[in-house]
Amino acid sequence: MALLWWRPRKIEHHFSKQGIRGPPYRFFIGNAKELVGLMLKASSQPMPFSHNILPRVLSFYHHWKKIYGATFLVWFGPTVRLTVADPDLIREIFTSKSEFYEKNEAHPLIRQLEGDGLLSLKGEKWAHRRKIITPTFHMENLRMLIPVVATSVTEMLDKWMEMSSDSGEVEIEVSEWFQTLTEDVITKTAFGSSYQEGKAIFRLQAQQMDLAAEAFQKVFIPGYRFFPTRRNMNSWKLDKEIKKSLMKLIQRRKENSGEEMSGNCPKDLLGLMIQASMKEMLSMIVNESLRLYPPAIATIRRAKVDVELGTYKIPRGTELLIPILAVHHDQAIWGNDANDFNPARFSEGVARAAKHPLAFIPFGLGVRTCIGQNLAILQAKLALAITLQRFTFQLAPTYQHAPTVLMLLYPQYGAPIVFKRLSDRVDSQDQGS
Ligand code: HEM
Repeated sequence: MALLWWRPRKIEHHFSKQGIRGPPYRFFIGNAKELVGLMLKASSQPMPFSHNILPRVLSFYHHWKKIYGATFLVWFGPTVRLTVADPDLIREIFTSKSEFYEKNEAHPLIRQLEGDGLLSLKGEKWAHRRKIITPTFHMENLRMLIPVVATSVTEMLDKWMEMSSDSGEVEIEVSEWFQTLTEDVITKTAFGSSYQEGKAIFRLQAQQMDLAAEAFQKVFIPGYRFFPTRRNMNSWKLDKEIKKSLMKLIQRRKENSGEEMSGNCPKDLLGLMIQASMKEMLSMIVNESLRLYPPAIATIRRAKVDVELGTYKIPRGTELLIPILAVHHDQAIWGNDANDFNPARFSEGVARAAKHPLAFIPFGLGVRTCIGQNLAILQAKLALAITLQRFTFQLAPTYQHAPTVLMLLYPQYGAPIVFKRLSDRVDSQDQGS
């Protein structure tokens, strides 16, 4: 009772003395009813075609910010979260005072998907694992991966060329293809020559993802994942299979540790990447896309001790919600054109794109910043560059603009795009020149 009633009251009082308010706590459910209502309303229909996606994707933040200001308290059940969208405060949380904060326990479904992975580890276990994995993603190693990634992209585009061979154009639901491409690239990065087995593991994980997504839609009951329901039993079986296959692969990698990853991409594609101006432009386009549509729309940290954040006094155990998407769309930081797609804003580099040097944080910040960042950017740039060599493209008439979030940002009704072959290139290729 004390936990569910008096403690929330005390916390509300503690913050209101500091000028921080929020929607009032309700016994046990906190603000869950309003949160779900706002989310359901926002996702009930597609939105007009605009990059102003905050009201749809983070509807609760957009709604309560108007009433209580950008820094407010919101209750996820009896758990309180303080929203923090000020880049100076974000810098404190992730860099200058990061030792006072820890990663939030992942949602049980995410833990199940990820296993004992880097994302949800803490303390020494995390530091040890991160140290082992980091070299894989160093720029020198990634440079060696360019032909590997380019081959995956080229194989995908070859299939699109085939699909468009009759009429010269084809409509493609790109989100599924790019999901497969990413799996392909990560499998090659992580598993090298044991590629086929790596693919099989991804298939098993995809099934897990489906089960998790299904469960996510339902009300989350603590302890539910331990019940021997049909879905849980399926999920446990899959989990066992994934672990067994991974162990086999890791063992094999240990045995063949000298083995090189192979890639046989045409050399002229590398030339494309080397053209400095093209590279600059691609970086700007990828950055602007990640600004407007950051796949991780928010992240959470928990105060390990009583801590000062700017002038605020934060009691131990308080969770801080950093709405990455809201920071990226903030007009006070990015100017009046914050909701426009304008890659040129990155022309003088990331640090100068906005009024604050840390306003662009699609990969997080500080020690727990994304380990796959360089690989992700490399893949996006290569995919774009090679696609532009072969096709022009535009949204399909059937596209419905409905960005939404289930763990990550994704298009609710898919992303159908019409690709038109560049006839010059097709002709010259057909003639073998
Ligand atoms: C566009 C693509 C990607 C985006 C936007 C992204 C975003 C992020 C963000 C925001 C974090 C920090 C989360 C936090 O601080 O709470 C993170 C962490 C992480 N990401 Fe990514 N990521 C991407 C691609 C990848 C890829 C391709 C990999 C693996 C190959 C990867 C592996 C990881 C790992 C392991 C962590 C945890 C690092 C740690 O806690 O030490 N990510 N990512």
